[in-house]
Amino acid sequence: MDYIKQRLFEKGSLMRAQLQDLLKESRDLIVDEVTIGNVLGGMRGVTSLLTVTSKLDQYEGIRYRGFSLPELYKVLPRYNTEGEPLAEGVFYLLLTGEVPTMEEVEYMRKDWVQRSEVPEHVFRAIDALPKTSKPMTRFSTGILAAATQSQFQKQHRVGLRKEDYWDSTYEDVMNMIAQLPVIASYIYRKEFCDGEVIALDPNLDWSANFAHMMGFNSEEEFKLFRMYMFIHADHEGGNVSAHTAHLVGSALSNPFYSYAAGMIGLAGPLHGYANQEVIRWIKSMYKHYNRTFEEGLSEEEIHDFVEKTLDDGNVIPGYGHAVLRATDPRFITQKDFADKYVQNDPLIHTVNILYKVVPAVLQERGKAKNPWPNVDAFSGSLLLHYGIKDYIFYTVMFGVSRALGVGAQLIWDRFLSLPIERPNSQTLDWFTEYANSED
Ligand SMILES: CC(=O)SCCNC(=O)CCNC(=O)[C@H](O)C(C)(C)COP(=O)(O)OP(=O)(O)OC[C@H]1O[C@@H](n2cnc3c(N)ncnc32)[C@H](O)[C@@H]1OP(=O)(O)O
Ligand SMILES: O=C([O-])CC(=O)C(=O)O
Repeated sequence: MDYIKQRLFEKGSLMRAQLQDLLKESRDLIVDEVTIGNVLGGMRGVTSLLTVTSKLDQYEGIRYRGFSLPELYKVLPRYNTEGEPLAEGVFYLLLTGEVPTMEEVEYMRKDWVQRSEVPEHVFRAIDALPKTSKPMTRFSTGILAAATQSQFQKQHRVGLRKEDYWDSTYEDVMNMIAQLPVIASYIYRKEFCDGEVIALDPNLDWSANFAHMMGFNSEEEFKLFRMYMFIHADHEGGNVSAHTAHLVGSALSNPFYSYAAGMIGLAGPLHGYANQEVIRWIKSMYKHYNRTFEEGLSEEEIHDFVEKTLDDGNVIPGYGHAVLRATDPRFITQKDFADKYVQNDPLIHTVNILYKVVPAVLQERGKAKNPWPNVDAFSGSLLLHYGIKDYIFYTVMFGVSRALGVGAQLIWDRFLSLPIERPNSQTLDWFTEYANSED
């Protein structure tokens, strides 16, 4: 058994026992109430999932295994004090709950390099799609096509024992994560560049390799990709992409299927697609005023366009959140990055003005429970600054990162033998009759 699997096995055995004890001692303990408002309101706020990798606090934001983003900057391995946390370390932490050493990060890095060869038919499946296919269609198709290599699926069919499911799930998740930057950059190079594929560099870390294969090779671009992959990796279990992957995985669908399903959820405009929507919307604002980014817009003009967007019945992309009730720390991390590395970018300037204007307008309207920006409000402007102009690709980049959290959780789902997820549903008449009977 390899080193990381050994660590996982030791931890996992303890957690299995913890879960068994909990079920034995406290199975019937009530953890939450469910109201009609909860059921008809997307189950928001109802504690009903087990996620080991991370926890979201509504004011402080995400914590990976208990560590906030600023704390992670202090503890996770980086190449130097000015550097960004490495994705290999982020995954190691999410998976094992332990902060890795640089040696452990290097072990993971080399392992992923070795696992990075993508079966040729994956590229053919992507190529077979019509020109009109969107990047997220290509990406999820690529992931599904990659499922032919699933070891979990093969072993399950020959009668694997339940307590051993995690092992082949681990192999699948590791292979999938290793191959995702290759698949995603293939889509990027084919669709938005000259079509020349750039080979993986076995000396680079996972995030920098993604940048490299997309065609970005400066140290600063590597830093951008490391930061981006670090902050988008996980957001506890209830968000649409993570929850979908967990749900599909609960039917014992293989990790490629489960994660691909999660990606289809990420592609929705209320979730990860909002990172594209932000740029599309800002561009539409400049078009509305017939102005270029360089010419800029005044705070008042931006304010008026925000009001107009709301009057037209649309949401302000990048603002609001189902759980957060404060500025997303992932927004702050990106703003800090821009403050440090980017001077005088007119689009980033616009994003900063929006941060001044939008929360007050949303507060005044009184509808959105959270008027503050989320991660998507900033990301596109940074990517655009560094030359990734085709914003319809941004959700794919988000998706590559999200594999770290979703993948780690899928391994835990199998380790803990979490059962098929299958809540009850009722008809509208049932709810009405139930409500009337309570009057
Ligand atoms: C990585 C991520 O997924 S982060 C989220 C990315 N998505 C976006 O940025 C899209 C814009 N934001 C939104 O649509 C929402 O804030 C969501 C989807 C993120 C959260 O939705 P909810 O939990 O339903 O928010 P909330 O309970 O505050 O909604 C109450 C009302 O305020 C509205 N509202 C919420 N956010 C916004 C916003 N940014 N602009 C305008 N109205 C908003 C809702 O549409 C809802 O209106 P309704 O009663 O007419 O349906
Ligand atoms: O938590 C959520 O619902 C959405 C979100 O920010 C994420 O998944 O990163």
